[in-house]
Amino acid sequence: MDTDSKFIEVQNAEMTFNTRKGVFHALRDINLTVKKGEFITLIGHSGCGKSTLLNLIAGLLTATDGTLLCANREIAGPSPERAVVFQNHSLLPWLTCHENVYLAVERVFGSNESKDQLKARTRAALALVGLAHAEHKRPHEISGGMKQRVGIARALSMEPKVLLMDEPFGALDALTRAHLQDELLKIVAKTHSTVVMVTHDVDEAVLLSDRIVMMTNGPAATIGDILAVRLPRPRDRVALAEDPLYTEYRRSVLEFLYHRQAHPAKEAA
Ligand SMILES: Nc1ncnc2c1ncn2[C@@H]1O[C@H](COP(=O)(O)OP(=O)(O)OP(=O)(O)O)[C@@H](O)[C@H]1O
Repeated sequence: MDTDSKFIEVQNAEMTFNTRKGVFHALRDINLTVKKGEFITLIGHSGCGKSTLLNLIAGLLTATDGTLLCANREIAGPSPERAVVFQNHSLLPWLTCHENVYLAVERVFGSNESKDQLKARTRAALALVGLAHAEHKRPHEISGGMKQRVGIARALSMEPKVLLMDEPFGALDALTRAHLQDELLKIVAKTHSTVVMVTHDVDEAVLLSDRIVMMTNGPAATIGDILAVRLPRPRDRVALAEDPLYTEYRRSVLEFLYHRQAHPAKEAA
């Protein structure tokens, strides 16, 4: 079987939640194939089920129906091979940046490698996100953007097959966000990681993605359309701002979100 072109496979996935008001049908009929090394973003209005889909791929949730595979194996629970970066960095506040990353490295490689090797991996991951100088700092001593970079370093340090990101830059100011997007582009160019990322941000989606998965509104949300972004890499945000193809991709996503999936007024508030 061709594992690289069908690296992640979501087949006929359904997700319902049991709530106090009854059964809530969150996702229906989700079919998605992600190639190895592909950068996919999930975009859609608030509450449409982006995080739910990401959590299904992470193995943090189990689909009520359908099949999810990663490298031909059923996704049966969370695994370091599918590392997740959340919006809130989720670092342990009493540990230094080095120690936070080391914990993850030890979990994955601890049984086969020496402490020196584990430390070297930790330092390499921090260097990859430009934080070698901050390894002895604790989370409260560094900025929000730096914390997010430690979260990314921690995820990458596990050498995951897939990097799953749930609005990783959502809590950051616009400039820090732009800077981290550029860094992520460089890191992914180096690591050839397969990435699935949830975003609300149309520019972020076009800048980063190979394909943008656009979701319909919930309940019972599904994939409404998939846009292939054929902009050459490396991508430069300043040059792209004047690129007619970039503008056209941006317009397509906006058209999907605000015309085809115009949100009910009550939820737009
Ligand atoms: N554990 C749960 N129990 C009940 N309903 C849930 C649960 N998790 C999510 N939902 C519902 O499923 C729908 C999809 O939620 P989800 O968080 O995946 O959306 P989202 O697109 O990521 O939203 P946002 O962009 O606001 O983060 C929402 O209506 C949400 O209320």
